[in-house]
Amino acid sequence: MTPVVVLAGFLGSGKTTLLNHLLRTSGGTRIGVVVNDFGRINIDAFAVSAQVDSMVSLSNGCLCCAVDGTELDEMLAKLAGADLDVIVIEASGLAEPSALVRLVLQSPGVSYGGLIYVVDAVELDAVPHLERDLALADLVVLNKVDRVSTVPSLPCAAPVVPVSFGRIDPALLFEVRPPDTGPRQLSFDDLEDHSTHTHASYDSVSFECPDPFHPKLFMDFLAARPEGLFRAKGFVRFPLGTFMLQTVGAAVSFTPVDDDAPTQLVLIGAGIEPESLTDWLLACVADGPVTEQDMLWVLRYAR
Ligand SMILES: Nc1nc2c(ncn2[C@@H]2O[C@H](COP(=O)(O)OP(=O)(O)OP(=O)(O)O)[C@@H](O)[C@H]2O)c(=O)[nH]1
Repeated sequence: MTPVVVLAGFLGSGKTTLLNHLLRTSGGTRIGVVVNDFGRINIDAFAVSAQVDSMVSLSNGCLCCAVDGTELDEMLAKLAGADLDVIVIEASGLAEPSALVRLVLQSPGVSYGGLIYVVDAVELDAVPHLERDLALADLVVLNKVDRVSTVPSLPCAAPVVPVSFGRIDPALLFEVRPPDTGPRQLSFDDLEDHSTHTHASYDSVSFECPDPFHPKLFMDFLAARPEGLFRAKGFVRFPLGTFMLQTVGAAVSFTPVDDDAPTQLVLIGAGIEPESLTDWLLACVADGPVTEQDMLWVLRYAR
């Protein structure tokens, strides 16, 4: 039976970055991927799809909300029939790891391969139920240590690997849990959802617009974005180029992309007002000429 590894972690902790690292560095290992995006636009699936031959993505919200997991079963069955060495499910940043693990344990035709839990070393305090999720993990990846001067210690029994940009040794995926130990010792009671669902209070806004933004107007939006808006990702089109945008907490980065894609953004946060954010974004459309000087507003965050 094909082992299924669940890759979880809070919004923006670095799951997609880690998954892409694994796909790039695991040599001949045949990896199947299921990406669960939160929000209507498949930004994560887009970021991963260039690296794999075939993948399945779910963009209808959070995988753990699937009532009986039928959809996941079908997807796993499809991948399990494809002669793969391992299947990795990248959970949305708001998925409940316990619910996902339960779905995998109940899925016929595959075996549970463990929970890799990614934590952002800078944003530890933002993670709801951190200790509870850490308790389920087989391997904890403490990511973004390049952004802290002291590596924080985590309250958990599982091994913790401090890394930058998700650069773990892919061999860990297979050695995380020897066949007769680890998560199989979990009881279903451990996996019961003892609290309210993490993302009950989170909203997501999916925004698409063909007209280019004015860099200054959009940077003003980012500077004044509501505190609850923890995560934004996607593509932003300016008259002088399109960029992939990533914001996690206070961190902002833009990466130039080759194609001239329209603006496509997913914004996720607590206590945000989808309608007013959408209006605000629409007001960022450039209504006059944009100069190279204007682009400097964006380029200072480019990498
Ligand atoms: N400085 C730094 N940035 C990182 C590191 N790992 C990831 N990032 C950046 O953090 C942002 C979010 O990374 P993702 O891999 O998209 O995070 P994610 O967990 O998949 O995000 P969601 O799916 O939205 O929950 C991106 O801008 C990454 O480039 C790291 O180790 N150091």
